Amino acid sequence: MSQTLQKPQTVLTGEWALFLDIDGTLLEHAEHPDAVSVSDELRSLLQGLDHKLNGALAVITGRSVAAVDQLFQPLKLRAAGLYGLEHRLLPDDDVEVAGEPADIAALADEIEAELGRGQAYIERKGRVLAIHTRAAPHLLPRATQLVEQALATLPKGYRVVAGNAGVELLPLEAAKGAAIRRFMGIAPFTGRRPVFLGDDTPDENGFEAVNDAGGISIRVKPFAPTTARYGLAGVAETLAWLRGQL
Ligand SMILES: O=P(O)(O)OC[C@H]1O[C@H](O[C@H]2O[C@H](CO)[C@@H](O)[C@H](O)[C@H]2O)[C@H](O)[C@@H](O)[C@@H]1O
Repeated sequence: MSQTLQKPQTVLTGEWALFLDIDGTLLEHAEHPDAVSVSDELRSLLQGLDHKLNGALAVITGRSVAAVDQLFQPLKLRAAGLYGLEHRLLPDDDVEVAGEPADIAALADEIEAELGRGQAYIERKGRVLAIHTRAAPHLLPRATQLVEQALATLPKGYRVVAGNAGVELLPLEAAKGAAIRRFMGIAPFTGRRPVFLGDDTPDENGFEAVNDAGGISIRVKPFAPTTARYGLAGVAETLAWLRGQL
């Protein structure tokens, strides 16, 4: 189902804080998580926005902060990784990690064996497990079934979230909305209005947080029901919109 959402008209000034999802929002999806790359143009766009907003810019992503750094190097950004299990509140700070890492490596191995190595890609992210079925879409129902079954055996609270061409298993406390609220509680974000751009189911929680805070929620590719109030057609339109904010 598609939704017709207006393109946001806002021009970001010092009263705004900008939160950005990465995959599907700033970067087009690729066959494999490691197959994406960041252009110099995107790096300098983010640097320019960060400068304009006096540092009130953070990426809020399902990737780990280490993976974000590797992608954007040498640029370092304020970031929440693993859906908010990790925070780096200043670009050069250490990464704060929430909770003790639970070992779900054994589960990852079992799922990989069941789905067939080389077909689905099992991304091991510490407490978060992503099963990517972009290269083998027929495996998505079985992958989803396997992670849902695992919920019964995992020691702590976990939930299953639909990914983009895949499925992820993550702790209950991992939520983009909470990550955005964390940033909004500190300088230079405090007192500003949040804007969040995302493209996926896990971003919906971020949209709700931003709506509650009187901000602007923008769904990229709004082809599914969404709580976002505005829409942008795809990555190209998103980058053009961001360039227009400089
Ligand atoms: O919150 P995001 O920044 O959107 O990150 C969500 C997940 O993105 C990555 O997976 C997705 O992008 C890959 C590259 O385009 C694609 O191959 C995969 O099918 C997508 O699901 C990343 O690998 C995950 O860890 C993130 O959780």
